[in-house]
Amino acid sequence: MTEEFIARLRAQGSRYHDQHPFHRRMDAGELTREELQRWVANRFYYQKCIPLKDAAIMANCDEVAVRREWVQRILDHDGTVEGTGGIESWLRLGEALGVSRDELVSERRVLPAVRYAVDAYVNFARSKPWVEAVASSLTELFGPAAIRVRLEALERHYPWIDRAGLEYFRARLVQAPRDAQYALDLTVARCRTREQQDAAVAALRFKTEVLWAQLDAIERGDTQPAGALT
Ligand SMILES: O=C(O)c1cc(C(=O)O)c2c(n1)C(=O)C(=O)c1cc(C(=O)O)[nH]c1-2
Repeated sequence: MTEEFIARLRAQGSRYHDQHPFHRRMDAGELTREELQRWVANRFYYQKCIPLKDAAIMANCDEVAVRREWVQRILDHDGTVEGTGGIESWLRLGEALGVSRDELVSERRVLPAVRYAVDAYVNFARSKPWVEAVASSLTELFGPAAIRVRLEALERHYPWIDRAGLEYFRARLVQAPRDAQYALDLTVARCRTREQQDAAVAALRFKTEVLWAQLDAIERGDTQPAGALT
């Protein structure tokens, strides 16, 4: 039963965003500078909302031992002092791609559908049982393989990118497997009934769609309401 449950969760990997046409083109070296800039500016909104999502999980979880582990995710993104953490690293990635940190922080380039998708993820964590929100983070099971391919592609096909700016992804290669393993063990331990397991699989499926919808919007391009960039 446990093996079958884990297999059902892992099967969601076929819906992961590395299969999206936009990421496929990124990995093949086919994106323009403008497309990469649009991606980095919009993904910033995802990055900045991840700690809100993790804080929502903690707010809903009354178990000390789980919170003690989960808080590490917030520290990884926010850092412990100015100039550290994943959000800061993403700002440096933006700079390496030619988008200033002011531009990222201003959210001026965040497309409506990207905001809508990311906010749906935060709201999911706020409103659902915390175990389901933990399960929804399990896209990170599929992350490291995708990031490894992406890192290599960014270095190989886009020589104009400053390599130092790619540090964010190198850090994720260490953090994501640790986070995913903890979340998987927790999900398996807490989802014993068929109903609970179905809810966990549905949560993970929902999350693959959050990521997919983000890329649909990014691929589509700058179709903001008139005046949004002013
Ligand atoms: O670049 C990516 O492909 C990718 C994917 C994901 C993911 O699978 O949700 C995350 C990240 N990056 C990431 O950097 C990150 O911090 C992160 C946190 C979470 C989460 O759901 O808690 N996913 C992801």
